[in-house]
Amino acid sequence: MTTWLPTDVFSICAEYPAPILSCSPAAYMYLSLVIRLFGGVNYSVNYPTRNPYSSVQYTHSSSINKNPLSSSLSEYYPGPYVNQAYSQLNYNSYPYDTHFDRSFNYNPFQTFDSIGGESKVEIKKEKTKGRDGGKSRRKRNSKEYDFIIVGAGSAGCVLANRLSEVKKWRVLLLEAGPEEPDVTMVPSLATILRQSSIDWRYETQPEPLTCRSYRGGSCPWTRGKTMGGSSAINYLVYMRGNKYDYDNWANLGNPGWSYSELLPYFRKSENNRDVESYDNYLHGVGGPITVERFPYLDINTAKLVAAFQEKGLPLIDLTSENNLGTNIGLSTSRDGRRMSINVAYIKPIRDVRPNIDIIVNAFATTLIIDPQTKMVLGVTYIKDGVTYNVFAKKEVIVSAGTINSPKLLMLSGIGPKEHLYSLNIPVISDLAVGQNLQDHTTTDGLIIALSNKTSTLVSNEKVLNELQNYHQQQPKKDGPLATTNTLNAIAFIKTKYAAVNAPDIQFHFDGRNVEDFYADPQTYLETSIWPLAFYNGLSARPLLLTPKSRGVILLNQTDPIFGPPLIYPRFFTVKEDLDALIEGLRFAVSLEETETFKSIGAHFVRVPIKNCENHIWGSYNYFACLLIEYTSTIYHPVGTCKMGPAWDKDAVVDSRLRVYGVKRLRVIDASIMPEIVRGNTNIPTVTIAERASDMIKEEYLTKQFTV
Ligand SMILES: Cc1cc2nc3c(=O)[nH]c(=O)nc-3n(C[C@H](O)[C@H](O)[C@H](O)COP(=O)(O)OP(=O)(O)OC[C@H]3O[C@@H](n4cnc5c(N)ncnc54)[C@H](O)[C@@H]3O)c2cc1C
Repeated sequence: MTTWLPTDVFSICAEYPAPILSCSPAAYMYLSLVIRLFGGVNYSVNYPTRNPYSSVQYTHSSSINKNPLSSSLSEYYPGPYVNQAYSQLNYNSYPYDTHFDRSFNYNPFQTFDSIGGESKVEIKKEKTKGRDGGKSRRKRNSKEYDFIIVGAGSAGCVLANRLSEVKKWRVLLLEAGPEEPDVTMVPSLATILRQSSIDWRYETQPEPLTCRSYRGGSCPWTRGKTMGGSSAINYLVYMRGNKYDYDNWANLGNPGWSYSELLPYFRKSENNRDVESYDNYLHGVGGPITVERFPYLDINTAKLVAAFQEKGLPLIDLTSENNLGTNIGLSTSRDGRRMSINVAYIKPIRDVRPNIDIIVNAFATTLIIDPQTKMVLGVTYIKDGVTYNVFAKKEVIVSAGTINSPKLLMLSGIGPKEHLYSLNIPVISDLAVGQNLQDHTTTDGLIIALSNKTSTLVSNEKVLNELQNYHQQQPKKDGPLATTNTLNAIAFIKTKYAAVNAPDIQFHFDGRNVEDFYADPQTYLETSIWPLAFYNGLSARPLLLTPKSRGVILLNQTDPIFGPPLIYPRFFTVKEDLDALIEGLRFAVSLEETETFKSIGAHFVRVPIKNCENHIWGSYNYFACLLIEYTSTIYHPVGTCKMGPAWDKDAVVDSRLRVYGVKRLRVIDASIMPEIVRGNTNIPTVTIAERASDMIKEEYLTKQFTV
């Protein structure tokens, strides 16, 4: 049975016709096959232990091989473009009291008042229509749980497993999305999961300094909506961050979160099957998450790492304490199949432990809080159009991720009071919920073209054959679809902007079809559905690891419950972020000087991209333009329910992840990070949940459980 559907590329192509492969009949055949082979839910973990449609050619502009110093110097320093963009920035442009439609009359306490009785909450009918044809019904779930966890993502899956280890505890895991479909299993198909039926499909709000060349000035903000959450749709990179990150968390006033205190938890979750497994100080063997190097390595992945080595970067274990260097990354996969946190932590215990219930397609709308005692009693959720209240004897744990955790808290009266007043939500606890948003920013606009020597582009027929091959291989998968390819050629460098002896830039490279990209960058990026395996170019993506800019999440003013929250990333509002990333872009371009790049004929496409044509390719202003016009992230948002001591006015949770000002409520997920880590965020989130599970056990079981 098909449960999963990709993004509707045909509507996009109908509206914005483009001479690219995604808008061709071949795309229809490809999508049909992916749905037929991988659209169901069958994946089990029980092992025995040249585009004909493109007419656009890219050419080298006259600026090729231009010595930067010989061109107009002003092009290499902030000029009119940057100044003009910054002049549009109004630092007061997100005022709570002017931004919202005060006429909306939602009161979450009606939920509390109406427990067991008739609902007074008017829920948007069109969104709650279920098998009952839209009649909203309310039920009190007879079961009472010790712990209710909202969200089965990276953190929620770990918590559900670890807490249900205690046989006497009854645990409920609520997940808004469906079961994890088979398509998530195929590493090379990570591209096709974005904007699909298991993505929340959020978008950023238009801003002066971000995403200006995307339609509507909005960037997609991908978040997983399925068992496994974002770990089911991510790019499988296994990374931990730098020792400094965690020592910094502890120094900010969060006892228990230093690197040495977290290292046992990094080891605990890991089942390392690669050479790193010999290092039993850093790595673990026998944990739930299988970690390996993909069984297939393509030539460009190896060449990229070689080029970084030529630039002087040491070959290192990228998960080591000080991660300055390069290597082919480790991945959260097993035998060429994705190991989401659902696969790692939930599938093995599902239907085995009697004390855990898992409800999918269950959308939590509010926390049930006694306004007098400020005690959290349970959760209200909607499934198939029916509203349920469930109750927790010990705690409710919100693990809905960096966007939806603050949303649920704010809907429940926990958040900045001005914002809540503006929506007529009574305030339970006035906290900086939704603030402190951080992410690893980059651009989609810097393109490397590969020569025929290493291009991996194949015919459409071959792509379909590879899908069939992968599907048939049992149980081990091999071949180009069993890897994310060049995404695993990873490097960490330190620019002059790095404040400490740790990296501030990380590199990733995504496969691209160069002609299609240049034919219509917007439509190409919106319809990115092809396997990562087949490409004739690369997008070179330096990521800013230490952003100073901070964004904010607000509730949707017209439909706070079902409407998407308002995401203001506010990237580059601190200009040093732009400058550090430009250093990263310059470093990327310098790879072209290496013998490795020369030997394979790889070179940067020095054609100014649409909307940046007025700048000299490679100049400061050109790079600034790329970052501001073609902003992108690799979807690592954190920080919106910040962990911090009581004196920190921005803190939402304390160092045991308990929400300030309310009882029996924790937030445990990526949103609690006070500052983003220097690396991909999945494993840090797992580690937060592992650590927090033990804290909870310590509190209720008097230190009976330790690692
Ligand atoms: C496209 C993409 C690529 C990425 N690549 C990598 C990578 O290669 N390596 C890496 O380390 N990190 C990567 N990340 C980031 C990493 O996956 C996340 O940081 C991590 O999964 C966050 O975990 P979380 O538990 O905080 O949230 P999530 O995993 O997002 O989980 C939140 C869960 O809560 C559910 N939920 C939300 N609201 C409700 C509600 N109201 N009721 C019920 N359920 C709800 C959601 O459906 C979801 O399942 C990537 C992320 C994305 C999106």
